[in-house]
Amino acid sequence: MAAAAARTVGSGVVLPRSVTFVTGNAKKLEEVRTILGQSIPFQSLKLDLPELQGEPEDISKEKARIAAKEVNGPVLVEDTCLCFNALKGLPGTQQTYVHASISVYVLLFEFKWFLQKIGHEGLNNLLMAYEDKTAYAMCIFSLALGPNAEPMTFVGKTQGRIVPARGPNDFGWDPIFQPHGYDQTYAEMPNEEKHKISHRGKALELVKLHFAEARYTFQTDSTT
Ligand SMILES: O=P(O)(O)OP(=O)(O)OP(=O)(O)OC[C@H]1O[C@@H](n2cnc3c(O)ncnc32)[C@H](O)[C@@H]1O
Ligand SMILES: [Mg+2]
Repeated sequence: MAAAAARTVGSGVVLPRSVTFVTGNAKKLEEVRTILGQSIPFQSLKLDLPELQGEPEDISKEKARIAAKEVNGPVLVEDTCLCFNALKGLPGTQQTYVHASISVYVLLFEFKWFLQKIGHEGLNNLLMAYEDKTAYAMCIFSLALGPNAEPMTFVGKTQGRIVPARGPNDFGWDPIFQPHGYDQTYAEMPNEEKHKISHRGKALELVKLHFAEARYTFQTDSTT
């Protein structure tokens, strides 16, 4: 396979081909397609990348490095987590917060299996002993321009709370997450409404901004 490094020509960066969005999750892909529209040329690849553990941004960057090597070209990857504030412990130092968050990420990076096992009701029950039902949804995109490039990250967060499930059950924890300021859960909202305020919508706004500023051009443009 040809070398797939980004190079600079004049004031712009030329990428060997359009960006590949790597995910094993069809619903994520659907949302990313809708939100990005025609703004960024990309193709998708279904690849089950390892579920890594550690600090969220590091996990995401490592995932991008692995994907860029697999694809041998520019890639975009995404990780999402739902974080329960009550599980961070009582008000404490930043350090307590960070440590507690990590344990929540560990829990939620196993989320696919966790959700399957205990379901929405189980997730609600986890918070039964706590008065604080608040949570935030966080999405981190990492963009690696090639196999040897340092990935860049783009983070979107939406604050809300965990509620008994309401609405269609077709995407993860959408039925139990109710964003602050809304009467509806993510699942009950029309898609456009969710995208306007969602963790993914916010993170993708930053990705779009980056692409608009960087003005990448593509050697071959095989958008699907
Ligand atoms: O291949 P990747 O992109 O990693 O896809 P994944 O399904 O492994 O996705 P994550 O690890 O990022 O997500 C953890 C879980 O959260 C769920 N999830 C992700 N985004 C969501 C959203 O916007 N609303 C509801 N659930 C979501 C998703 O279905 C998983 O069960
Ligand atoms: Mg995953």
